[in-house]
Amino acid sequence: MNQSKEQRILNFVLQNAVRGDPHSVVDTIDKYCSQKEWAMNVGDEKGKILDKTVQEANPSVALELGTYCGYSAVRISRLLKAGARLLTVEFNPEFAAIAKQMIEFAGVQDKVKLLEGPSEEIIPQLKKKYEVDTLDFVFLDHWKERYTPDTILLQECNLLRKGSVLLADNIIFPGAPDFVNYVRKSPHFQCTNYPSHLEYMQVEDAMEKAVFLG
Ligand SMILES: Nc1ncc2ncn(CCCCCNC(=O)c3cc(-c4ccc(F)cc4)cc(O)c3O)c2n1
Ligand SMILES: [Mg+2]
Repeated sequence: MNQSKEQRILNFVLQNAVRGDPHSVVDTIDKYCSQKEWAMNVGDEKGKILDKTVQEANPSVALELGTYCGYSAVRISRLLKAGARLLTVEFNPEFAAIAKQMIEFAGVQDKVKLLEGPSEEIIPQLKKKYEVDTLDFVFLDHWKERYTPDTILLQECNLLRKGSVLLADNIIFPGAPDFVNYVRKSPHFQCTNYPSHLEYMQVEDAMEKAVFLG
């Protein structure tokens, strides 16, 4: 059975990156996906915006929705302080299996917990099953139509506190217009837009930061 693109990306990392070095894993995925096969990783340009936002938030508990191959899970977790953790949610079992191997190769498995399932099922389990009090940082990179309902669900589940930082990918392409309207109109969020480009392409994209005001 011929390999999937995601398997080819993982194999390229296993053969070309440095085991235990998250930065080399991120760079190697970017090299493959810019030169050989495009893939929907957040990429290096938007990745730098992600890095700055994570460093500013300096989260103890972070959540990522949409793991894919684990690129942003490795990118985020390499910046986490000792004892901090990232919960990342992926519902596609093939992608989850690739991401698990990617995370282990990068050596960040002690900081990252990969949760398999749809966000709408996992989010309501975070407090009781995964011992989360509140989330300091949330990276939204899953179904674009789920950004708004999941932001509402996070509030309903009391998972946000004053100052919780949401960062959403693909605000322009593929686009999340209802999410942008929702957070910019809501008195409970302070929003900032970060213009950028679609990963590995010269297509316009952007990220939106929404800080929860309580
Ligand atoms: N509810 C739930 N819970 C958990 C989940 N885990 C996974 N999913 C499903 C998510 C499926 C992947 C989401 N990501 C994207 O669709 C995406 C697409 C592009 C893109 C595509 C084609 C183009 F021509 C140009 C750009 C670029 C991006 O950066 C993207 O992030 C879940 N859903
Ligand atoms: Mg994305």
